[in-house]
Amino acid sequence: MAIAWSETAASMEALSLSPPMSPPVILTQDELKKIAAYKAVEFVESGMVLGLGTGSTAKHAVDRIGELLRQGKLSNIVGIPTSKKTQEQAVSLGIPLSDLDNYPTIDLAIDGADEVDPHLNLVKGRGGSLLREKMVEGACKKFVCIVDESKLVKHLGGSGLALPVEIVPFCWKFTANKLQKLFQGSDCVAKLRNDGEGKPFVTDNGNYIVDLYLKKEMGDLQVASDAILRIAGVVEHGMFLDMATTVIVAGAELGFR
Ligand SMILES: O=C[C@H](O)[C@H](O)[C@H](O)COP(=O)(O)O
Repeated sequence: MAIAWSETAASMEALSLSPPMSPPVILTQDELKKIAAYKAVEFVESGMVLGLGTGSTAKHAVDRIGELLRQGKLSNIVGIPTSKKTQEQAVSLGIPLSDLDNYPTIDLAIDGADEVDPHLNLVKGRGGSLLREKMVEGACKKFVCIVDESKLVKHLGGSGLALPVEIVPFCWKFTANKLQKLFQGSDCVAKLRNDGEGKPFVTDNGNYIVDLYLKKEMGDLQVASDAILRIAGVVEHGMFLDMATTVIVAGAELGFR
């Protein structure tokens, strides 16, 4: 039983949790997320301005930063949250917060992802926070992405799950149809995300999310990104191309070497 993590797709390191002959330890997906998160927090130094990610993996990193602050092992940290939820979590942990207006350059951001391809391109936003995440992580000197191994895909969209696009609510069907048509070559189905109670899901920015389900590869990702952003009504999409500087992957096998 071992845990592996990678700093880049090309250079990967592994950490053995137990000697080869010891009995196997079964870790849950959440424990793997926590291991990746704690590893990422090792990059944090006192005095840093930190982008605080959103989601079940990033939550562990924010908890850990709060813990290290409480213990006096970190000091003089300023957090820039990527969602209202993370803002609430950070406030409850006593992490001092600010925003991009006051700190246009961020030292380090730590955040999860929904998909990671072999070139460290990401899909994010299945929790609905993609716009603020892209703004904050786009302003970072270093963006450490933390995932468990279930997030690794051969190509973006490869999980068969959603590629989220944040759109304005005005005439959302018009925008959703345009998005579906744009990717008709990938057999795309565009669905408005709902809140689980029959109403549209509303982002922290008051917008809607259209989830794109793609059956085939998108082709050139930068071309696809530009085409999405050219549709009037689109605010931002969940492809994070060339943004992660490090991806930490926690997995149950020593299969990365
Ligand atoms: O909008 C949500 C964010 O992009 C999350 O970072 C992403 O969905 C991964 O979340 P989780 O760590 O819960 O899988």
